[in-house]
Amino acid sequence: MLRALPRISPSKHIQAALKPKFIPISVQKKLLHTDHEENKYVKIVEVGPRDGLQNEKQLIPVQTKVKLIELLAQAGLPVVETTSFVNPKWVPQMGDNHDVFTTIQKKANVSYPVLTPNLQGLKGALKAGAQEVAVFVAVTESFNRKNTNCSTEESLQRAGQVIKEALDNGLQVRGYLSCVLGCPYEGPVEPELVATMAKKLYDAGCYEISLGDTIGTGTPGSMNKLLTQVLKVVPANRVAVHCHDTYGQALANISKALDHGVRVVDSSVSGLGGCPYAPGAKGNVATEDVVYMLNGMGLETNVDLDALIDIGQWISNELGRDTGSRAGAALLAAKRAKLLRAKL
Ligand SMILES: CC(C)(COP(=O)([O-])OP(=O)([O-])OC[C@H]1O[C@@H](n2cnc3c(N)ncnc32)[C@H](O)[C@@H]1OP(=O)([O-])[O-])[C@@H](O)C(=O)NCCC(=O)NCCSC(=O)C[C@@](C)(O)CC(=O)[O-]
Repeated sequence: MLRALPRISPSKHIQAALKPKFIPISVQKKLLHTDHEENKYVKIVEVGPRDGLQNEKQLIPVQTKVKLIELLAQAGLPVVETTSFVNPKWVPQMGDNHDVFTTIQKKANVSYPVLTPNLQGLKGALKAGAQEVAVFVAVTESFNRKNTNCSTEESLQRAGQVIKEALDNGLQVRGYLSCVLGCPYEGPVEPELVATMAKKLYDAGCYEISLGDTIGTGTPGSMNKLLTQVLKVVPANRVAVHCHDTYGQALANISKALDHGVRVVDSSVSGLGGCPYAPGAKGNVATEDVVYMLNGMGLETNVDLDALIDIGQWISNELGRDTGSRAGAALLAAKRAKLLRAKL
């Protein structure tokens, strides 16, 4: 069973650090895991190297993944989800988890969480030296069976074991809930059910609950209903949104979440990704598009958009595809046109 664990209350120093317009990089790490609802800072959790690449058919070399993670951290992303310690028979692309995690040159003020579905995964993560892990549970029975070969009850139990063991080892634990706005096998889900499960993960000791619109069927209307319920039981500054862009609703849904005070957004450079167990699901919302939108709203991310666009272009070339970022494509075209004009 999941059990309640003590929570760390934010210090005055951290709250004061939330006020200035520019947030020094040295306090960002603390901000990540404390309060940030009252300020203009939005934490972006870059999930491209894990969620983005896990669905790729062609095996991507370790060095390419390592370069991607390092470039993203250099561009100012405060959290780069690196890999997952899952069964490689289920997700072959993540079979190089240990090599990827141990090869990256880690920046001191960046978090590099990894996914751990069970104690075996946690053991692998600890061996590699991970300091933060993420557990993942779906709201529906069918998705849990497809994704992790167990019932919802068993999935929560496994998550509880991982959370306890990880916390005992001094790790931070993030909790994902999948299918919060719809399941590929069971259709619509009740916001009240999501809220109940979110609270269970939160009470068990996850410092942040990421609400996954796994198949991207959500709209600002359903996101509004969902957050109205979830935020009754989990504080807004402990909630993240994880929006896939299958129906083109991701930015609108994120904007709605911001209205509710949510200040953590998951995204994937170049819109990479999908879920192996959610047929037809598109990638996460592109990080470039999120940063472009947040900049326009006067919110801050400390992410270098120019650098991000170059990274998106580079990884898209590596994978032999066009970028999935609308802002990335437009800004790159504008940059090229400017260069051309300068040459004439
Ligand atoms: C959960 C399991 C492992 C259960 O898989 P299982 O087959 O039920 O596990 P088992 O305990 O019965 O063991 C069977 C075999 O798996 C091995 N095994 C067991 N555990 C591990 C492990 N951790 N790492 C490596 N190997 C493992 C174990 O050693 C054994 O090997 P064998 O003796 O047959 O050679 C499996 O179902 C699995 O790996 N699933 C992967 C699911 C996945 O990665 N899905 C994508 C990520 S979730 C997601 O994308 C959603 C999210 C987070 O992005 C948010 C959103 O968008 O909604």
